[in-house]
Amino acid sequence: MSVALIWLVSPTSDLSNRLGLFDTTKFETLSKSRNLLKRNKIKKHKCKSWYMNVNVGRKQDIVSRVVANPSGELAVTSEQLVYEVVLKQAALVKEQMREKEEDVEVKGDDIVVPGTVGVLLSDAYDRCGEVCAEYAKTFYLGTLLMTPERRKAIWAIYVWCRRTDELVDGPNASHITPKALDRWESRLEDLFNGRPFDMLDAALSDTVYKFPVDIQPFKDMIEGMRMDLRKSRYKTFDELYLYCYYVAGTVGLMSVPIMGIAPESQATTESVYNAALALGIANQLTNILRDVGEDARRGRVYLPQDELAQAGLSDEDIFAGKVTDKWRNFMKKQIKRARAFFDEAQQGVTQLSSASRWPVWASLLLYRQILDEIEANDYNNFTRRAYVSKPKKLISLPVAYAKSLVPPSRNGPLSKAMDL
Ligand SMILES: CC(C)=CCC/C(C)=C/CC/C(C)=C/CC/C(C)=C/[C@@H]1[C@@H](COP(=O)(O)OP(=O)(O)O)[C@]1(C)CC/C=C(\C)CC/C=C(\C)CCC=C(C)C
Ligand SMILES: [Mn+2]
Repeated sequence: MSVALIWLVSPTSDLSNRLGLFDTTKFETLSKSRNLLKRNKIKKHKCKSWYMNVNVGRKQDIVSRVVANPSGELAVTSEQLVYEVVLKQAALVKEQMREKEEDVEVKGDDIVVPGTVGVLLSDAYDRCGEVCAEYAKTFYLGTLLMTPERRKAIWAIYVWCRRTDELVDGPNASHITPKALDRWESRLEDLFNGRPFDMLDAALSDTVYKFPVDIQPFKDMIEGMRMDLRKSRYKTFDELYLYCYYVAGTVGLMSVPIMGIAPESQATTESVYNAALALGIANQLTNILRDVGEDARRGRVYLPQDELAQAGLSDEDIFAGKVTDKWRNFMKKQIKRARAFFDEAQQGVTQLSSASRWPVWASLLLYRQILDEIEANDYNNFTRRAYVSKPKKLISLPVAYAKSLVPPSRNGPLSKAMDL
């Protein structure tokens, strides 16, 4: 019986079970062994191959960030590597939009999901909406403002991301091996090829058929989960940046094709994708800064080791959990960096289609305020969890709404004219 059907009749309220993840150990037994040591793409990418793809606007900026690795070879930084993905995604979206315009076959939601007995696609989307409503209430409310097609697509993506994260963070996490993630990845490929495994996959399969969504960011998110399994320290911000891209920047890249860019926007597609990437990075950095104590109790330190050392701090200080002046100063710098990513993201939100702007502004403002709360807690993120109170959340919603009414400006910072 498919996971979907077990999931449908399951009386349990446990998130992993409800997300259909309780059988992931079977992926491990089913999957063939694969070479798992194909990582650290940075070393494989030489300056030249990357450099040739870069647009003129950012060339100067990026060249200054080319670094030499210990063997003296010029290697690109994570930021440059990820920017390649951004450029590819932006190019793909333009191409796929054109293809879809020529060959649009609109499918209804009343079709039966292949491999199931009578499960309709509309049921699959409804289920995604329910999961979303239960685990991300405010965000769910925001999606109700979007057009029905877009809202359902975002729910389907949300559910896939939640399930992916749950593999390594959920109650069955101790059973998850790189092989299980390989199985999850081949299941992803299947759904992109129109062969979904269960009803939640079926919703995403339909979404990626209807919208110009590429598989790469989804694969990269799984790569982030692999990274989480094998790594608990990050030597530099460059290493941390790559992790943040994998687990969160990818969400931005997955979402833009659904959210849509405003027809009146003068911004380049790349710049909008870049802003979406920045929002994911900002959110993840904020997540990390909020959860320092919690992560340390799991033996994990998602902070650049070199920056800790420069501040006169070490892992031991984090495990001891004492708020000292050294810690406060270190935190101030980390918060400043996260805010810079939020600033970069803000420029892009206005370029999105009008109905998509409100939920994005709302999530940006809410997440950004977590940084203010860390400050308000006098940087004690060891034993106090920074959270945004209900009244503050409520105030943010009309603020976000007001911001969402601002149309893309003709001569904004992301304007096409800047690329000439
Ligand atoms: C131009 C422009 C600015 C466009 C907007 C693009 C956009 C919608 C970006 C969204 C960015 C976003 C919400 C990123 C999520 C970042 C995040 C918090 C990732 C978490 C990863 C794992 O971290 P960790 O395990 O440390 O965290 P927990 O303790 O488990 O919380 C994630 C949990 C990965 C899984 C991500 C999700 C479940 C969120 C998926 C969200 C969407 C698909 C919807 C995004 C849409 C809106 C409107 C926000
Ligand atoms: Mn998680």
